[in-house]
Amino acid sequence: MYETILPILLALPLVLYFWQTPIALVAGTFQKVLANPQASELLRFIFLGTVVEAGRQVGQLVYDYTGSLFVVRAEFGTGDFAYDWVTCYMDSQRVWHESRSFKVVARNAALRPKHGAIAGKALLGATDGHPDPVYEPAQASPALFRWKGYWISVNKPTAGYAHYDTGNEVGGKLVISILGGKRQVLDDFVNAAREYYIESRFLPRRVNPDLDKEPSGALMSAEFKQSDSSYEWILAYLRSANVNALQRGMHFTISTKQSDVAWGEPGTPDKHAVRFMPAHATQQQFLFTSPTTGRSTWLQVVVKPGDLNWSTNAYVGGAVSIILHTTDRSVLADLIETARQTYLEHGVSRVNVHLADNRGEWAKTVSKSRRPMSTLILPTDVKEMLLHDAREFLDSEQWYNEAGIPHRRGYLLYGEPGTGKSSTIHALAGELGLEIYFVSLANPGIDDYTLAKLISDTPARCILLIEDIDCAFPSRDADAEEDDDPALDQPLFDKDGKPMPRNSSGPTLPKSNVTLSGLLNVLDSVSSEEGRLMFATTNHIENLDSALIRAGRMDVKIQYRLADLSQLEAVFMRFFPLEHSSSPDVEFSDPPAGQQHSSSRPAPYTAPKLAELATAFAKAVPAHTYSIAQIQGYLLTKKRDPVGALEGVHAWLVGQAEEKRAMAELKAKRKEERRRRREQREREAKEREAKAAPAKLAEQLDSEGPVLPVLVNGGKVNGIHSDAKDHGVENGSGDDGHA
Ligand SMILES: Nc1ncnc2c1ncn2[C@@H]1O[C@H](COP(=O)(O)OP(=O)(O)OP(=O)(O)O)[C@@H](O)[C@H]1O
Repeated sequence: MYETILPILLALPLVLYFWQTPIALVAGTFQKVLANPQASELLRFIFLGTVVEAGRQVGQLVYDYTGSLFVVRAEFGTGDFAYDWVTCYMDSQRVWHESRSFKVVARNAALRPKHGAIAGKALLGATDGHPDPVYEPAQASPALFRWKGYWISVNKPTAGYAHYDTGNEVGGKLVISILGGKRQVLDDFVNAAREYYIESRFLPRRVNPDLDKEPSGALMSAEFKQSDSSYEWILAYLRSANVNALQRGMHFTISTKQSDVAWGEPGTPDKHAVRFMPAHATQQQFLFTSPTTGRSTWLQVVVKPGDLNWSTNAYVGGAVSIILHTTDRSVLADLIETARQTYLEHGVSRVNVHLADNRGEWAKTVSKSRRPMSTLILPTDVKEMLLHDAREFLDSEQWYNEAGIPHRRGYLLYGEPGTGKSSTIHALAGELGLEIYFVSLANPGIDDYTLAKLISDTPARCILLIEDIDCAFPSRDADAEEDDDPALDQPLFDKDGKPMPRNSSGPTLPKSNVTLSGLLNVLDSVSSEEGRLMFATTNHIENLDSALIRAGRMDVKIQYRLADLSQLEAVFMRFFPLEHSSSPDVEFSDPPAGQQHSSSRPAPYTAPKLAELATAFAKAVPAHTYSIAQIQGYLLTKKRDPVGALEGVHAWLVGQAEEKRAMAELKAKRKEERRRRREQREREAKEREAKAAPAKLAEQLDSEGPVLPVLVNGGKVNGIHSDAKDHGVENGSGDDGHA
C-alpha cells in the first residue's frame, strides 16, 4: 500500500505543473480573440443562429403537433387507383379551375379524361382526331377548395414519371389536407371520389398483365384457350358490332374475309364490307355492360395469336386473356354467358365449321351461311327422316342413359360424288343449330392419338363429320388394286405438310395414319357418347370394313343416287325461279329461229310453262346417269334462260358422253402404262437376280467348300454341300456342277 501511494505523491506536483500550462494557454488565446472586435462579433452571430434554429425546430414540432389536432392529411401515390379516384373527383369539383399554374400535355382526352381535361366522356372521333390539351396541376401548386363545408388544401409536392411498361405516372404523390376536419371527413371524401369514379366509367389505368405485381389485388383474370369452345364465344363477342369497347379501341386488325365480315350484324354480310377486329397481342380496354344486371365493368383484353403452323397456315395454341376490373365472380360468369349468346345468335343465320389441323387441334373456324333444307333436292321422306331421327336422338339423352345405351348416333351417307351428301349435313347442322367439326382421315398428321384428342376436344352436341372415310385406309375385306388407285397420282405430304418423294419400291399410297382399330376405338370411346351426331361420307361403301359400318357405329345409312326424273325436274325448277323473270305474267313465246336467249336478258315465262320446260328437260336427260352437281354445272351456263337450257341440253349430253369416253380411254392408257412399267421392273429384277446368282454361288464355294452335283427328281440339279475335300474326292466335271 505504502509502495503504491508514494510514487503518486511524488508525481503529483509534476502533473499539476504540466496540466495547468495548456489550460492557461487556451484561456490566454481566447482572451486574445475576444479582445479582437471582429472575431467577437462572429462568435456572437454563431451563438444567436444556434438559438434561433433550435427555437424554430421546437416551434415546428409544436405546430405539427397542434396542427395534427385540427388538420387531417392524406397522401396518394400517382401509381395507384386511389390517386385516380381523387384526381378525377377533384376535377369534377373544378378544383384547379382557377389555378394559375398548370402542366399542359397533349392527350387523347376521350381515352383518358384527367383533371381539367375537356369533357370527360367524349367518344373517340368526337374530336378532330388530334390530341387534346390536357391541363394537369403543376407540381407544388397548392390549391384550396371547399367541400361539404370543409376547407381542403391539395398539393402535389412530388411529380411522378411514366412507367416504361404501362405508361402510367408512378413515383409521384399528391397530398390533401382537410382543415379543421375530423377523420370521418376524409373517409367521406375518398368514398365520394371512388363512387364518382366508378359511376362515371372512366377508362381505368392499364395494369401490368402480370397480376402478381398489381398491388390493389382487386382484379381478376381469365383465359379463353383456342382449343376450347369458349374461345369462339369470346371472339364473337369482341367482334360483335354492339361491343361499344371497339369504339374506344385504338388497335385493329382489318379483315375483308367473308368469314370475319359475317361476324357483324345478323344476315348476309355486305360483300364489300370490312371488319374492324381487335388487333392481336395488344392490350385493349373494353367496357362490358351486363345485359342482365346493367352493371358495367372494365376489361383489359389481349388476343394472343398462338404459333403459326406453317403447313396449314393457321395459328394454334392462341388464347384471349382478359383482366377484369372487379373481383366479383358473377361478372365473369355474366360475360361468358353474354359471349355465348352473341355466338349463338350469330349462329342462327350461319353454320360454324371447325377444321382440324395436322397436329390434332381445332385450329380454324369458318362461318358459312345456313343452307335451308328446302334447297336439298332429295326424296322428301329422306329429308324428313333424317331431321326427325336427329332431333329425336338429341332429345332423348335421358332415355339412352336409362337404357344403358351410349348416347351417340352414327350416320353413313354414301353414293356417287356430287349427289348432295355434304350439302345434307350442312343443311342439317343449320336446321338443328349445331356446329360441324370436320376431320379428314387422309390428313397425314392425323393418327390414332390425334384423332382421339380431337374427338375429346369437341363439345357435347355437335356434328362430327368424317368425309370420304374410305380413302383413309383400305378395307380388310377389300382386295385393293393398286393400279386402279387414283391416289397414285396425288402428291404425298409428310406430317408437317411438306411434299415427300414417292418411294418406288415402298408403299406408294398416301394411306391414313389412322388405323381401323384406332378409328373403331374412337367411335366407341366414352368421349363420343356426349350426344354427338357422327356423320361419315363415302363414295365407295363397298371398300369399307364391315366392322365400321355395323349398327351401333353407323346406325343410319343413306344411299345417294344419281339424279332421277323428279330430281332433274326439281333442279331445273330451282334454277329458274319465277321472281327472276322480268315480267312473269307475260306468256312464254318461242324465240325466233336462230336467236339465242341472252343470259343477261331473261326470257319471260309463267309457272305452267316453266313446269312444262322442266319436264321436257328431265325427259331429255337420261335418269340415274348424272349427279345433281353435274346438272347444276350445266345449268349455271344458262342462267335465267330456261329455254336455252332445254335447247342446249342435247349438245351438252353429247359433250358429256365424249368427255366420259375420253376419260375412260385415258384411264385405260394409264393403267396399261403402269402395268407395263411394273412388268418391266419385275423383268429387270429377275435379270439382276440371274446375273448375281453365279457370283453368289462362287462366293459360297469359296467360303464353304465345293458343291457336289446331285441328280434329284428326274434330272433337276441341286448343289449340296459336301465334305468331299475331307475324303479326297474332287469334282472333275469342269463345268458349273451340271451333270
Ligand atoms: N341433292 C342435292 N340437292 C341440292 N344440291 C345438290 C344436291 N346434290 C348436289 N348438289 C349440289 O352439288 C354440289 C356438290 O354437292 P355435295 O358436295 O353435297 O356432294 P357430295 O355428294 O358431298 O359430293 P362428294 O361425294 O364429292 O363429296 C353442291 O353445290 C350442291 O349444292
